[in-house]
Amino acid sequence: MTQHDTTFPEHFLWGTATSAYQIEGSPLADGAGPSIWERFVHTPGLTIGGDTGDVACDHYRRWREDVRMMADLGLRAYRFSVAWARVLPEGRGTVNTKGLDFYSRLVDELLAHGITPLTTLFHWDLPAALDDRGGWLNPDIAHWFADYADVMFKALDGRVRHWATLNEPWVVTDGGYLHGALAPGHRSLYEAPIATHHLLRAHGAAVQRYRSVGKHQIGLVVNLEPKYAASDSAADQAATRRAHAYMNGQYLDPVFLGRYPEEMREIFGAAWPEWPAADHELIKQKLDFIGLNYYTRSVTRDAPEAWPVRAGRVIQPQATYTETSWEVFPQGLTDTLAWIRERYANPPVYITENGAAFYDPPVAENGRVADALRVDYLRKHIGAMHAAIAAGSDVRGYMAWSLLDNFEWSLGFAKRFGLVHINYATQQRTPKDSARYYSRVVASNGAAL
Ligand SMILES: CO[C@H](O)c1c[n+]2c([nH]1)[C@H](O)[C@@H](O)[C@H](O)[C@H]2CO
Repeated sequence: MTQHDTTFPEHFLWGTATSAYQIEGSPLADGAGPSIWERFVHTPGLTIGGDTGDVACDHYRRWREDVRMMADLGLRAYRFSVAWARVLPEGRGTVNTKGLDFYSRLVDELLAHGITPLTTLFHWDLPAALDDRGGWLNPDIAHWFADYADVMFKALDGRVRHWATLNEPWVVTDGGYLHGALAPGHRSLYEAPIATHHLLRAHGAAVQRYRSVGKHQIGLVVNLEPKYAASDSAADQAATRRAHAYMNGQYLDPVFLGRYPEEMREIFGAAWPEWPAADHELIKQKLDFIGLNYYTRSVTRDAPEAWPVRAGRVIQPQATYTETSWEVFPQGLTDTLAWIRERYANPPVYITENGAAFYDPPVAENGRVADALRVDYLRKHIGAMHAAIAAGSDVRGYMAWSLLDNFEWSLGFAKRFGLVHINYATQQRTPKDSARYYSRVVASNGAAL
């Protein structure tokens, strides 16, 4: 590949990503059990506008239409997650065949349209029945998760050839157990490290189970955010080191290196447990790929008030920011891919999420949604990914976040990330300019960047 040639390796996998609770709706249909998000959204005051995923994008009923739309856009892959409580309403025990059948039919429809499925087993919607038993704080969850994964592997492996165990354990722990902004809404310095460790043990147990029953690929999806020190001061440098360990090394180091970053004890103090060696052996299962979710970077300063990492983000006045207040910084994707390449011996990587929420203009009379900022965001980040590949990173695919505008967790429907606009009153789907642009990129394997 020459510097100006932006074509990607042959068989590069171009697609989009979603997650179950954010798009499906019908959370309790056909015997499904409630998840912690079902409980969270129906607790007054926990989501903006009281928004819920009760309907969302109604994908549980419109899935055929959505697959056809992906095919019409020329998309080659689709990353989706399985709602654990649809398949196992109690989180363990009896399988709900109607729930399992939904995903089996979805996979068959994708394959019939030449679209490769990438399946995430857990994208934050833990069965409420398991949370009642302690959820990610109960060590038993490692085998609960492995048993659930086993059901999915036996049902779909072969049709699904790219599995991810967890989506972003950092967000689950930081949002759900440390700061409390996300389900299950805990706020505890002592619970957070325990949740992290049990998430990673569950990941390891599922990968171990896959090696005994699966024949294809399995990985872990992490959100990585490169940290750049705001100054050369010792305080800012130390804060940047802590922030990097907390968000980036805390999950990949145990999986690839068999240990947590030393900064974790500095951050959590007495709340940071020592774990048995056997746990680290379980966590350190060989992976076939890393799923990287990249959105932004952080210029980082010392911030004693920012408990417990004591690191703060410095606003960049000249930069463009998204509707979720994330700086648009494509170079951070190149840098993050280089960090993975160098620290973990260049493992295969799929970009499993990359995208932005911008204020989109309404659907025009001619049916267009002129989301120029999102087109520019995609162009620059796909270019940044190409630069990393040219430098030697083994990137195998790119899933734009997201196929559809959808339920943005505690922010509800206020933030739109989709390449396709959703009119939530009518459920009409309208491909935005970014969808048309991305179709051209996919059709040309990146040449039309
Ligand atoms: C902290 O940003 C994370 O990398 C991140 C961003 N996002 C995510 N993780 C989640 O995987 C999605 O469910 C979100 O909808 C999406 C957009 O917010």
